[in-house]
Amino acid sequence: MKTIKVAIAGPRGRMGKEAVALASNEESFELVSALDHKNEGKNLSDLGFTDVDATVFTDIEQCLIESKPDVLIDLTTPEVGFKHAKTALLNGVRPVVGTTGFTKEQLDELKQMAEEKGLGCIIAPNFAIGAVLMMKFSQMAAKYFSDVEIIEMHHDQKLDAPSGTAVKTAEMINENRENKSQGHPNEKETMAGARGADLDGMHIHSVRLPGLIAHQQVLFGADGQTLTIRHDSYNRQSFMSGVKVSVETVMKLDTLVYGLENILD
Ligand SMILES: NC(=O)c1ccc[n+]([C@@H]2O[C@H](COP(=O)([O-])OP(=O)(O)OC[C@H]3O[C@@H](n4cnc5c(N)ncnc54)[C@H](O)[C@@H]3O)[C@@H](O)[C@H]2O)c1
Ligand SMILES: O=C(O)C1=N[C@H](C(=O)O)CCC1
Repeated sequence: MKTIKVAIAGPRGRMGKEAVALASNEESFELVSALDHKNEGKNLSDLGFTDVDATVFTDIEQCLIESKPDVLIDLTTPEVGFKHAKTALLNGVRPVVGTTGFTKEQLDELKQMAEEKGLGCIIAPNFAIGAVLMMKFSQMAAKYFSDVEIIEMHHDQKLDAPSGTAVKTAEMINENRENKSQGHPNEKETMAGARGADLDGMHIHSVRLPGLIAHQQVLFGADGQTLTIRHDSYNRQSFMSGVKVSVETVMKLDTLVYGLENILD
């Protein structure tokens, strides 16, 4: 079986470290390089990664041209991740993006580029299988419950709010939910933000606390009943099976896929 050559952007980050472990331990992957904003020319083995051999680049084009990966896994920040995904596609490399916080316009631009280039690209707001099921179950429930509030809870080092998962959940719910503005028509916030963000009448609340990793609760309400669908990631290992399947699947795609629910059976 041919190995898939992988480069990782953001290797020293919370997710990047797990992805380095995955790519270097998985027999069908070969970790060929890492993309960092410092440590040019070093090896990941110099940076505390035991038994890992991959050159660190700070320039994405040089990284892609010299190390020739098939796939670039991006786990950085919204602005950097977008630039990396674009540059990867321009250089014939398939992006697997876990970085969240992309706008709809950015997703559209990447989709168009992937199609023009005939290259796969996967953008997954959440790689955890349980989170994907939470989103799908919420989408199913929305057919019967049109009143819903999303509460997402993450660690306090997270840059973007609402989370990519919450936005994706709301978009999926919207496909089945009867369009309505929730709450009392005369409802007024006496403190700005009290009702959270509003996506087509649905409300999204973002909690940030040390001690949390990634958690989301989708609350549906109807006369005399509520339904709560909840997922919790207690460590970042929980995302890695989704990263693995994304790297394998992106090699077979010739377009952009947004959300793991579109590639899981
Ligand atoms: N899709 C998922 O399942 C999932 C899961 C967890 C986190 N995330 C997302 O992944 C991203 C990273 O999360 P994290 O918790 O690992 O963050 P983190 O802050 O721990 O790591 C980000 C890393 O990116 C690096 N970086 C910044 N600029 C860079 C550049 N120009 N080139 C290369 N590297 C650069 C930083 O040095 C840092 O090490 C976030 O957008 C987060 O929302 C997604
Ligand atoms: O730790 C984060 O940051 C996470 N972000 C994702 C999101 O924005 O949905 C999901 C998992 C963890």
